[in-house]
Amino acid sequence: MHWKISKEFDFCYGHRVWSQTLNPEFSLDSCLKCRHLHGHQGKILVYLEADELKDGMVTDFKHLNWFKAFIDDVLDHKFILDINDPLFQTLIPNVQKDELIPFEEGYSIINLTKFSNEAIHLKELYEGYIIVDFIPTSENLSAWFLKIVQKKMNKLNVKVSHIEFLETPKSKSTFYA
Ligand SMILES: Nc1nc2c(c(=O)[nH]1)N=C([C@H](O)[C@H](O)COP(=O)(O)OP(=O)(O)OP(=O)(O)O)CN2
Repeated sequence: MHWKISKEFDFCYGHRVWSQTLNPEFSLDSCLKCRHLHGHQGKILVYLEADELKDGMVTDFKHLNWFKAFIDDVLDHKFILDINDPLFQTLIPNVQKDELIPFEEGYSIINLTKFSNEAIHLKELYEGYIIVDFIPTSENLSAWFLKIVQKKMNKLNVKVSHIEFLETPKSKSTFYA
């Protein structure tokens, strides 16, 4: 027997896909609009699976509350920026890449202490960035989320089967474990 449960999360974020290229025969235009700074209301679906139940459950839906907190605290209303984006230094002047504060989930934030005497607006601008080491496409984001969720759910012996990530209501990527 096999069960699968899923839970949905959503968050607002900004990004730019600096690598976008298009074949106009298929895209019908050559406008690389995903290279613009733009935002989405992203939706994540986490799928957990098991061949047997514990207390009648794959695991309690509430065992994903930590992921909701992660999304709300770390990603919601942030701009996800690739550390290799050619505009990195333009978008974040006065910040050296080796000064970033790294986190075990695979992202970094800007160390704001050196801006403590600057105007509050500058601090607010810089605290709005989440820096990652990948181009923030839908595909890369779904793979990143699976890695984060699987690492944590290993502690409960719960397997993540796949992650779906909807960048828009019509555009979705799926990453399988
Ligand atoms: N395979 C991928 N293709 C594209 C990605 C991506 O992450 N993976 N990302 C983008 C852009 O970020 C864009 O914002 C979303 O693109 P799209 O689905 O084309 O969104 P639209 O709302 O413009 O779609 P419509 O069909 O015009 O409604 C682009 N491609």
